[in-house]
Amino acid sequence: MDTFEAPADTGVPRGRFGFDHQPVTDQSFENALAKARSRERLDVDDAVELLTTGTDDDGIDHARKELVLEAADRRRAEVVGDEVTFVANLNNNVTTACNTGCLFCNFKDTAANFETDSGVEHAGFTKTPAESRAAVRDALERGVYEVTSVSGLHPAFALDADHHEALAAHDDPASEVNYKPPERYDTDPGTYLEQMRAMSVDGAHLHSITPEEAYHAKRGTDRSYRETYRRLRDAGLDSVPGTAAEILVDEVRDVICPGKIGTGGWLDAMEAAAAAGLPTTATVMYGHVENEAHRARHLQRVRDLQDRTGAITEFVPLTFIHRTTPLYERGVVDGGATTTEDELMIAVSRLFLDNVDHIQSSWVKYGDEQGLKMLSCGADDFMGTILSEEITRRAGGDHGQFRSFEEYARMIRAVGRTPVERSTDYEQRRVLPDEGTHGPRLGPNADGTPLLGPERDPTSGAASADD
Ligand SMILES: C[S@@+](CC[C@H](N)C(=O)[O-])C[C@H]1O[C@@H](n2cnc3c(N)ncnc32)[C@H](O)[C@@H]1O
Ligand SMILES: Nc1c(NC[C@H](O)[C@H](O)[C@H](O)CO)[nH]c(=O)[nH]c1=O
Ligand SMILES: N[C@@H](Cc1ccc(O)cc1)C(=O)O
Ligand code: SF4
Repeated sequence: MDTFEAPADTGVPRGRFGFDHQPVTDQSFENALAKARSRERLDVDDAVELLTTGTDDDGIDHARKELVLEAADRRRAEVVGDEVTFVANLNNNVTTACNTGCLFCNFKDTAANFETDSGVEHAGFTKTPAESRAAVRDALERGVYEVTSVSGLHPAFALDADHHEALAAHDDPASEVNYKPPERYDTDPGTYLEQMRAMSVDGAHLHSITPEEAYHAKRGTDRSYRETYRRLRDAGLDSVPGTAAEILVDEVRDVICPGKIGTGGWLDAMEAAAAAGLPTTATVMYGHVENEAHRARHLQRVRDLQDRTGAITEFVPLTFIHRTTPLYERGVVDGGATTTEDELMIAVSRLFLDNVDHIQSSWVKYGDEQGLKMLSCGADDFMGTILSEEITRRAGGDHGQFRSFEEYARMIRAVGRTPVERSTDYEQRRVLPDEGTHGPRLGPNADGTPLLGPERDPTSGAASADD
């Protein structure tokens, strides 16, 4: 095991895991680039050539990298023009209790700590449906359009009362179906349906229930993903976050998230969400143990899924934030992706996903400066205001948890583009005027008043960012 070193400019820990899929192709960089420029559909080998700036040499060729970024920027301009979109949203995550044990995640807290008799001090939280509703109401008052809610798989979380009954009927519910009754815990998260009803209050657009959460909401039953999403939709769910995708190649999932649903399960859940009439997003979480062959295959699975469903509104590359995660602390990886890899991931996503209109640049992950740079590497969406962030912050990220409309307008204009407030599905769009103050206008109660940050007024009684 002496092939640990990553080539210059990449964070890929080559050779360490003995993966079957390796970045080796019969294609040349020049051919792949020519195909990309002429809008021919790319295949996995083409994507590998572009992501590696050529497999004929180790490391990154910077002149070639610029050509890939240029091609992606041109494609972005052709497909969506110069507008840069963002959404007025709130992250309201219900609980951090989770026993799934993904090695890249520091959002979760061991669920046993939440039990009434655990005696363990911890920084995790669970919100009741009433608390979720209060947080959403407050955000709606401030003009928010969308509520994004992604949560740990709390053992006491079930779809509804019947699901609780079915789970409790197992001989050993904790080990067989990851279930313990709500009475065991300090705080009862209520059921998934109750949380949906609570958070879709007063016209909020509810973006929630990742494929992994959908699995949890049907575990131990023979209910299909489709029926599960239909029930959730009827309770208020409006669209589905395509996280939990990580890398859609099982040999990678076996290393970083062996407790999670597999690639097939993720795809089934997303198809089911689409069949239930719900728009979805899709993501990739990269820059850990995987190599460029895995990144390319992931893109292919997302493009195939979109050919089947047409439901994916945006693709979100999420760079792995490593600092306080088990993968890094246990020495499995030495760090995350390099900036060069980040830029190539955005660019090749734009070039490969010819059937997904929008590529999101996450300022939470990349920061403002690099996030803005991504808007000239193929990205056209700049995420949302979010107001509260736990996943990246807990993994050691330090890019904050709020962007005001004022900041959005200033930053986007500074790079010569047009700032546009959007709805989650991109159907409603509003160009921000050149002059005056800026605030949201698409939310059910939005009247253009500027959206203030989590620290706006400590006496207002609103949920604080750290609860
Ligand atoms: C924290 S989970 C919450 C929802 C649910 N438990 C699930 O796994 O789908 C949401 C997503 O956050 C992303 N994430 C978690 N930890 C991360 C990290 N350290 N760096 C980047 N993304 C991360 C992963 O893509 C994960 O699927
Ligand atoms: N990229 C990240 C997001 N993206 C979600 C968006 O803000 C929004 O919900 C989506 O565009 C659907 O409209 N959210 C995070 O919390 N962290 C990210 O890194
Ligand atoms: N919440 C996820 C990101 C995310 C959420 C919803 C989306 O639609 C897309 C991405 C994270 O912080 O990593
Ligand atoms: S990524 Fe999701 S499922 Fe995995 S440990 Fe974190 S919260 Fe749990």
